[in-house]
Amino acid sequence: MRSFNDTEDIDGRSANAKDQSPESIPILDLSWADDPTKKPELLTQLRAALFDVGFLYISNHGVTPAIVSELADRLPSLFGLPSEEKARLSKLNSPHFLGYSGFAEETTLGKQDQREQFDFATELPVVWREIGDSENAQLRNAQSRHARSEHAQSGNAHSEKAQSDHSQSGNAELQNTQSRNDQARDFTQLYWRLRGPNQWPQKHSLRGFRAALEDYHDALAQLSHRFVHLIEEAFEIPVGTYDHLFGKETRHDSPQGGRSPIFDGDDGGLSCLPPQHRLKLLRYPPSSDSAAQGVGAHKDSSGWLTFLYQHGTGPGLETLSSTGAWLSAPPIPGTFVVNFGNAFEAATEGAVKATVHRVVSPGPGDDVRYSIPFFMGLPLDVTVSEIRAIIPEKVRRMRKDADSRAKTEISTFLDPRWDSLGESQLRKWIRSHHDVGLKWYGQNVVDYYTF
Ligand SMILES: O=C(O)CCC(=O)C(=O)O
Ligand SMILES: [Fe+2]
Repeated sequence: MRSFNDTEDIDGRSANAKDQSPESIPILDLSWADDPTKKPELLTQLRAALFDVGFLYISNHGVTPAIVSELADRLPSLFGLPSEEKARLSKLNSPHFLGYSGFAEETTLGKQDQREQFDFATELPVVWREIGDSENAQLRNAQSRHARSEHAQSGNAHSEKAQSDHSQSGNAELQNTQSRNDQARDFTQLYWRLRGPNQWPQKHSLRGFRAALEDYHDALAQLSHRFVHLIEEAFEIPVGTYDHLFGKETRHDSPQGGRSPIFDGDDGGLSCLPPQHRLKLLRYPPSSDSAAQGVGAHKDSSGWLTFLYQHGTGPGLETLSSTGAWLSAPPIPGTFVVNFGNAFEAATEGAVKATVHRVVSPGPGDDVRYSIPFFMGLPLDVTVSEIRAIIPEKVRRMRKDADSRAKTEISTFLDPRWDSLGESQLRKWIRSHHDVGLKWYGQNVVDYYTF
């Protein structure tokens, strides 16, 4: 199975200098949030991390070392599964793009990424409702016609125009979001098919894996909600402003032995179905080429925020500074790296950067690198414009065009065709994994999203 990296490639950039920038990646101590004498300083540091660097570490984040090690210590056994078991777990089996992708099956910037991976997500039941082949065909054709005509009309000037329109219509959009709850949800949109259950390894050697992954998922979901509250404080808006985007999850024991979130119907007046968070479990083997591409330069396009756990001690992760130099972001025990996704950048009109990053493979004789990015999900039936409407204007005005990163990075999220988060996510997954797209969504849909 060959596919493209499911992140957005950045081209035209050849900064090879390392650590030449005076910028460094800050480490924020989240325990300061609970100390009234230190909290103002924490929020100052967070604002600098958000608006100047776009990349940070967090320590004392409340996720216990046991939760992390229960999952991380199982990674060698997971990747050591026999090839028949990996094939059984292949993403090709999943219309939700969940499961295993083999070594070097993704490419970024036209080059193969030297890594293999498992994708997992919040365990969710299928909600997509098939409306019959002919109806689906009509729906897809209609979507396709709509997007193509919008594209033709908008031309190259789309971003500026769309952004100013979105800002003006903010209040109306917010009201739309809030009244969404009153309407019956239409689950016939194809992007709803992204929600669905994981493929779980069955081997005896991985006993306890599912519980470890679900505990890790739940702890990171909780951390991400807490972190969004800090961002709200840094933005000087009421804590809880974005809660309706993240819903309320209640986990119940399921007869299969796992747990699944049940949305209990009473979502407390919140307007969005709780989103699906995604996790990747990644393995980068040592390469004989000391500068091999573990994963090429990209911005994250899954979700709102990324929380990355780096296992072991070897360096490899690098982030692009505002001066165009690559800064090393090595593992620091007890921390997560936090960065911001494309949707966050688009919603803040570039004030908060979806900072470009990459991984250089371990060199000869180095240890295997394992890492676990957690991508905090967003509701599929929300638009970037709706989120932009609840980002304060003073934040959006902080965009720094002098930042050398501002010029080169064209985010698909600034393209009004992909304003719908569901559509932009489906597009991303289909472009990353053509074969999965073809198998489950058909040629028309693949053509539509890859033109
Ligand atoms: O493995 C890492 O350290 C980073 C991975 C990453 O950036 C990604 O998968 O989006
Ligand atoms: Fe990434």
